[in-house]
Order: sequence, then structure tokens, then C-alpha cells
Amino acid sequence: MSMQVSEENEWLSRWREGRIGFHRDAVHPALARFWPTLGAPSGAKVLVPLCGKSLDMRWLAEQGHPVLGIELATDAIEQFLAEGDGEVSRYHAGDFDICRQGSVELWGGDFFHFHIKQAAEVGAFYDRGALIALPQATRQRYAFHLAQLLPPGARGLLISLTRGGDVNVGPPFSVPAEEVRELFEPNFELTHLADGEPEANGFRESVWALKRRGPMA
Ligand SMILES: C[S@@+](CC[C@H](N)C(=O)[O-])C[C@H]1O[C@@H](n2cnc3c(N)ncnc32)[C@H](O)[C@@H]1O
Repeated sequence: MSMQVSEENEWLSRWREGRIGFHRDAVHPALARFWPTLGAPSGAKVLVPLCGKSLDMRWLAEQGHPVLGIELATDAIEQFLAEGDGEVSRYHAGDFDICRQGSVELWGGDFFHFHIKQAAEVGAFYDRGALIALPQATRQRYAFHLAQLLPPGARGLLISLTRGGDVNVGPPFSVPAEEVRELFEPNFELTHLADGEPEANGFRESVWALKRRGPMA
């Protein structure tokens, strides 16, 4: 099942019109602080779902991790490539148009169409701005799909957002700690690492380390 056409169109128009307040001009401090503590093997390929044109992907690549970002909006992918250095190679696999620059591969298409066979080399993940971009019903599918793509033992960093008020309004959506646990605990060991300071928009970040559980005995 893919995402609703209206949701997809809304993301595409946001990118077309430059309504991308979620994009950061610097590497996320929680990534630099906590990634080294996760225990992700050096050289593990990092899956970055709903990646936008995040500079965090370049940081991960600089740490020696090949990166596999998945992003719906061609505009985001083209901007990422134009703002980077190096030749771009382009190819196609399944439902995806893929661009590679250095050790960053960007898969253009719907994350929910990304198949485990295409994730063969993935060994870690990074979610900033992915879970909280999705409405509640889709978040369940997201957590399940992500788990299917990761091998036992895979580590990941999740940066979620919470705020008071109507949790059904978004994106960004508020995803409180209880929901993070409910969504991921069936398939991951979770450690709550930190909470950010309250932001002007009422949101507060919460940072989590995840480890994909092994197969049940
Ligand atoms: C809130 S933004 C976060 C982007 C990035 N992670 C960051 O931190 O800047 C969410 C991104 O997910 C993309 N997106 C939304 N639904 C998607 C889907 N089903 N598959 C792939 N990308 C999707 C949007 O186009 C948007 O760029």
C-alpha cells in the first residue's frame, strides 16, 4: 500500500514552493553527539528514510558510512546533489530513480515501496524528521516497514518531537515517548538518550537509540 495521493502532493508542493522550514543548514547536534555512542559498526550502510536534502547524510558519509536516503521529492534530491560536490551517476531499480554522489545514494520514490531485497546491505538507520512527518496511522506502517528492512542487531538513532495540544495536527506531528515505545518496542530495544529544550514553536525533540531485536527463539 502506498501513501495517500494528497499527502504525496503536499510534500511535492512544499519542495516546489520552498516551504521547507524543517531543513537545517547544519548537521544536527544530536547526530554528532550520539551517533558515535550507538555502536553501529564502522562502514555500515545507513538507511535514511524520508531524507529530504539533509546535511546529516554528508556527515554520516564523512564518518565512513555509505548512506542510502529515500525521498519522494525529486526537487529535494536535485537540490542535495547541486549543493554537493562530485559527479552524479543515475540509474533505476524497481519503482525508484537512484542518484549517487560519492558514497551517498538517493532513492527517489515512496519509502513504503522500498523492498527488503533492495536493503540487502543496510546495517543501520537514522531518522530525523521521518516518523514525525507521518500521520498516526501511517506511523505504525512506518515502524513495521523499517523493522522489516533491518537485520537483527542493526542500530539506529531516532529524533522525535513532542508538544502539548492537538496531537493530530501536523506535520510535524507530536509523537510522545509512550507512542515511540509502542511503535518500536515489538521489534527494537529502545534507549531514551535525551530531550531537547522546548522550541519557539512549542515542540521539543527527544532522542532515542534503537537496536533491532534478533529473531525470536
Ligand atoms: C519533515 S521532512 C524531513 C526531511 C529530512 N529528514 C530532514 O531532516 O531534513 C520529511 C520528508 O519526507 C519526504 N516524504 C514524505 N513521505 C515520504 C514517503 N512516503 N517516501 C519518501 N519520502 C517521503 C518529504 O518529501 C520530506 O522531504
